[in-house]
Amino acid sequence: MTPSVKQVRPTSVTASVTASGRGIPVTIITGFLGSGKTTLLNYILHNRQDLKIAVIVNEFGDIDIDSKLLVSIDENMVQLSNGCICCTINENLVDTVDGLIHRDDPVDYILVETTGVADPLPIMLSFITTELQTVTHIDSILTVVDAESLTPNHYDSEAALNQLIFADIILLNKTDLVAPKRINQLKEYIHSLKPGARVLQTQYGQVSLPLILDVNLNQPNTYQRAAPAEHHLADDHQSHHLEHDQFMAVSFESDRALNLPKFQAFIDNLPTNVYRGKGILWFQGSQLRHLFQLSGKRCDMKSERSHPPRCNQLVFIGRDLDAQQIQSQLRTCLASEQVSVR
Ligand SMILES: Nc1nc2c(ncn2[C@@H]2O[C@H](COP(=O)(O)OP(=O)(O)OP(=O)(O)O)[C@@H](O)[C@H]2O)c(=O)[nH]1
Repeated sequence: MTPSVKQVRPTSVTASVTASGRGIPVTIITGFLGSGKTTLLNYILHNRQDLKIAVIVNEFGDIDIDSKLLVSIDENMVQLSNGCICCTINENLVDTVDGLIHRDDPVDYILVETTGVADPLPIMLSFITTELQTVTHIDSILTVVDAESLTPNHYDSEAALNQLIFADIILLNKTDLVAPKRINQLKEYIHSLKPGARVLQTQYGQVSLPLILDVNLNQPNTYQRAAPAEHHLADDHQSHHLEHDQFMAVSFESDRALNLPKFQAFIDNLPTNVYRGKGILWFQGSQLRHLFQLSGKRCDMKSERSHPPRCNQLVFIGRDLDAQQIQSQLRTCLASEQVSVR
């Protein structure tokens, strides 16, 4: 995973944020794999106005795809070391936030996008049990839910369940894919799990920003009381929860173009324990770069003009994946002739 930081500006929250005197507000955006976190971030970035926002993006997998899929990546991007934000880079998270606060051109607001398999508790504790507690405050934990794929057992993932239990705001996203009756059932279920959470229905993360930013919905005392014991727990939890949930990421990179029919056949035959795929692809005979998204059973590919150097970068996330098999199958999808990179 590669977190990165980006500075941008949204709106009518500006005056209250700068006048609050509570430290810089932080919204922690969680949600299971493919639920729509990056889409929501892009929506926020597109609709930014006067507020200077830093976005810390965290990626599960060796290749940083998410930050490339975010709008207007610029010189304000800062890369952090690899590792799930809730597991191995907590110290880096603290250093990064500290750096953001003390830079010459400080930011007004911080958004942290966690990986789809992150438990939000250790991340919260990083803010409320370290030196960050005096210079930041958690405005809310915002969890994005895929209305189509939420399962009653939360994908057999403790982290996915915690994403809902610790949420102050829940975006019931992808409502375009489900019937109204199902939406009502999901809302009832979510309220039973997390009474009092603000539940908002969205499509492609489109939501009025004042409903989700600078809302001051988080109650840090609840976690602070639990902090000493929980932090202990969290330390143990941090190092093991990925193994417990058995999630793993398989990465693939090549500077050779892919053969589209072969790649399509590969995708059609992916094992069911692959939950998520994303990548930036280059196909033989195409001048475009293709943004590949696989979320559950849904696959999507958007095309756009290519920026040289052309290459393929792919990440698949799932449980008990056979990395060598996936990588070797992908190698067989490469076009047989080396195509020169401009
Ligand atoms: N139909 C539909 N698709 C959506 C919606 N929101 C997001 N998507 C699609 O769902 C896929 C995953 O969206 P992302 O925003 O990348 O999800 P994510 O939560 O960042 O995923 P991770 O990288 O696994 O953490 C993409 O293909 C999006 O275009 C929605 O409301 N409706």
